Amino acid sequence: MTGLSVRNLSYAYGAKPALNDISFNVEPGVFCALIGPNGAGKSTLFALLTRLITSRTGTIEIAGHDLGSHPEKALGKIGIVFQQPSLDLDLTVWRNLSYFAGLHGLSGQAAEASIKSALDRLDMAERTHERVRNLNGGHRRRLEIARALVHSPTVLLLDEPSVGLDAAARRAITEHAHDLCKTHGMTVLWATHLTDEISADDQVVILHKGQVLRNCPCHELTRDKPLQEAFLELTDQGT
Ligand SMILES: Nc1ncnc2c1ncn2[C@@H]1O[C@H](COP(=O)(O)OP(=O)(O)OP(=O)(O)O)[C@@H](O)[C@H]1O
Repeated sequence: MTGLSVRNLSYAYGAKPALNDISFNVEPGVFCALIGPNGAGKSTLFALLTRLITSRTGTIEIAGHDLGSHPEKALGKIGIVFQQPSLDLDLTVWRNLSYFAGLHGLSGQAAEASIKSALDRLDMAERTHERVRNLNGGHRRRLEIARALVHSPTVLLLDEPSVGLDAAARRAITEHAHDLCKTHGMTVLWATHLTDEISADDQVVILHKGQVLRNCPCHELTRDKPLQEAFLELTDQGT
């Protein structure tokens, strides 16, 4: 499969289980929201997907490459936006991106074309020569998404990318991420606590106590109630 595939994945911190035999796929062109209460295992899953930690149990395939046996190929197909901002505030937008392009072995015209395309996709071309310190929070986040696209990945992982943003900025980055799926066939895994970022046609994976409770299109969860309500009920957090 060319998107993202997780099969029978488990992980424990010593004796403490964090993920227990989870499986799900995300197809190309699909926006998949990963939601779960605190401690559900989202960060552990992201750490496994980016190989910050490894597990002997289960498999992860990224764009058809097995992460365990072909980590370089698999990781080369991933773009990631971490929860913690990691831009160099004293450099311009362009310099932040060209530095990152260099880390991926891109230089000269190839790097230039790739950076321009990434900035265009996020509507950031006008900011190219601004110092990052002068950008607002929403634009900084958009720049981080653009940076994650510079090496032309096919799978984009975002760990609560909207934390700390105001409503307008949240909406902008959510729309951009959906657009990357629709227009560019990107596979997106978007971890969030905020159910209003999820559209009716999006795939939703609900993680709870290290297990996948639901994996279905959002509209199947929201037939008779808002997603937030369905989520709280499923995870025993409803009143
Ligand atoms: N370094 C660690 N050592 C021991 N236990 C850990 C460690 N990191 C996470 N855990 C435990 O593993 C489980 C899953 O945690 P994880 O951080 O992956 O959940 P999460 O869904 O990301 O939560 P949050 O939304 O609060 O970030 C929790 O029970 C947590 O206490």
